[in-house]
Amino acid sequence: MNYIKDTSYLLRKGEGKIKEVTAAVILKDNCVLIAQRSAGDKLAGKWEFPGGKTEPGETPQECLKREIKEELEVDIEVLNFFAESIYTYQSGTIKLMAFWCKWIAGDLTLKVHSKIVWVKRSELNLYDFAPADIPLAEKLRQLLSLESQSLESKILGDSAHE
Ligand SMILES: Nc1nc2c([nH]c(=O)n2[C@H]2C[C@H](O)[C@@H](COP(=O)(O)OP(=O)(O)OP(=O)(O)O)O2)c(=O)[nH]1
Repeated sequence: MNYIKDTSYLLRKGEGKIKEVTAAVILKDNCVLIAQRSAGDKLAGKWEFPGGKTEPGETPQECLKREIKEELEVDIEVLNFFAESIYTYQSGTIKLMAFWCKWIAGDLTLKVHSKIVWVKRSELNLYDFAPADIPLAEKLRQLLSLESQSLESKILGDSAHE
């Protein structure tokens, strides 16, 4: 049997392509914003960092601004890259790219998620994160525990407390 021929149709259909997904790490008072995926969605009930898939021609930063506006009706500034996680679900592989983000304007409004919460570092391990998010949540938990100075001030600058 020709195995190369057998698998090539996956690539032709685009199913072998890694999907790029962005995620926002938004801090407030040393808590991070996380969101729960709604019933009926893929990964329903799992917690994630809000964001979504990049569209053709879009940078991850542009994607994140658009997704956060669509999902939560807030404007954000996308700051530095935080971390990435590559995970293969049954539906395909995603590259989840997380960025530090700063909330600029707007009131949080749930458009696609069932719940959002601001979580303290010590509580991050109590949430059932989507598998791709687990290393990101763990990295964040460790980072927040190492910081003696407010991480928020470091990431966002002094404007965080203006
Ligand atoms: N936005 C976001 N998506 C995540 C995270 N972790 C994680 O595994 N994902 C997955 C869930 C989805 O399969 C995909 C993001 O897709 P999406 O939010 O733009 O839209 P969707 O549910 O319609 O995606 P899909 O069914 O087409 O795969 O990445 C995360 O922290 N944030």
